[in-house]
Amino acid sequence: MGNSVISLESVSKRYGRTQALDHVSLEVPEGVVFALLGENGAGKTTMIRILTGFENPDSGHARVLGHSTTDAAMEIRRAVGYVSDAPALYDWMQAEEIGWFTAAFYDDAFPMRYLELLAAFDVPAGVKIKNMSKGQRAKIALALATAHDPKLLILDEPTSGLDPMVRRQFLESMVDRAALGRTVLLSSHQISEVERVADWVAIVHKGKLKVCEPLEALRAKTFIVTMTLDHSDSTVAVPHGKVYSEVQNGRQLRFVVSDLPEDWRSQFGPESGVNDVVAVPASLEEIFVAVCTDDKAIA
Ligand SMILES: Nc1ncnc2c1ncn2[C@@H]1O[C@H](COP(=O)(O)OP(=O)(O)OP(=O)(O)O)[C@@H](O)[C@H]1O
Repeated sequence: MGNSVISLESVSKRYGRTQALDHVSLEVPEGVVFALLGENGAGKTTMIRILTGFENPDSGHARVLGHSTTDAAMEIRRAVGYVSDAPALYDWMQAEEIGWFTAAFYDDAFPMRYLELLAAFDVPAGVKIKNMSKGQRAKIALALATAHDPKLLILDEPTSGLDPMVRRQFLESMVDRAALGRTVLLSSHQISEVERVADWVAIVHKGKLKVCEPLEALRAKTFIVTMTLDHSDSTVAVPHGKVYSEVQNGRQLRFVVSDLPEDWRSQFGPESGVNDVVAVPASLEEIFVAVCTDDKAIA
């Protein structure tokens, strides 16, 4: 892809017996909110740690803003904004002081933009961080990560533990950044939230990249296909296309499937042992659950 902000080429990482990432290749285009979804332990944080140069891949190549993550970790960390899932802040400092402290690493405009962000987030500049709420601390971490106006902002679980108003503010600020041509990569379990703000969605499952698509395209081509068999022991062909999950409940069969060919219904004609074939669009949550279900299920 021409102007990818992030590019992973067959990246693998193993911790002991755990294959945290398994030959993951993906490209993140410029100016989008890109959501990385996966269950606990799927490999999201590992990917983010590789992107930010805190870990090296065992094999494969990762590039961020054109830099190799193994050769230019410092350049990358200076250029991107990053908020980890547990941001460490100097507790004894006031919000304003930590801004001055961090400003030393960035351009002259940093302190002013930082204070503007604190004001926009309604965080008091003169209160010690140890006396702040979890939401206020999260806002400080976000303000510190964005005051140098990075081309790429990386957020690991940015809204976990925050109340709905603060979550909304966070997500809106991400959409605003993308509208200005900046790129935001966020990892999350909050599917409904992601569905509201993401332009692109990647789903990792057990270290493997299962889905990586613009959200609209994914939604437009993924369906829940339900069919009733003439007899519960009838053998039925699985719909052509990419089948993410298949569940049988007596005579009822339910598939989550994408890339159905145009004439897919012809597969289930009068002689097929099937009647009542219904296809409805799948929500992102249904796609996520289907992708993360390993085996065919019988309910
Ligand atoms: N430093 C480490 N040492 C050993 N195992 C690790 C290490 N870091 C991650 N792992 C393992 O690698 C796998 C992927 O972990 P990772 O933290 O990337 O998942 P995640 O998708 O971010 O999960 P969560 O949503 O729970 O934060 C897990 O099985 C985890 O136990």
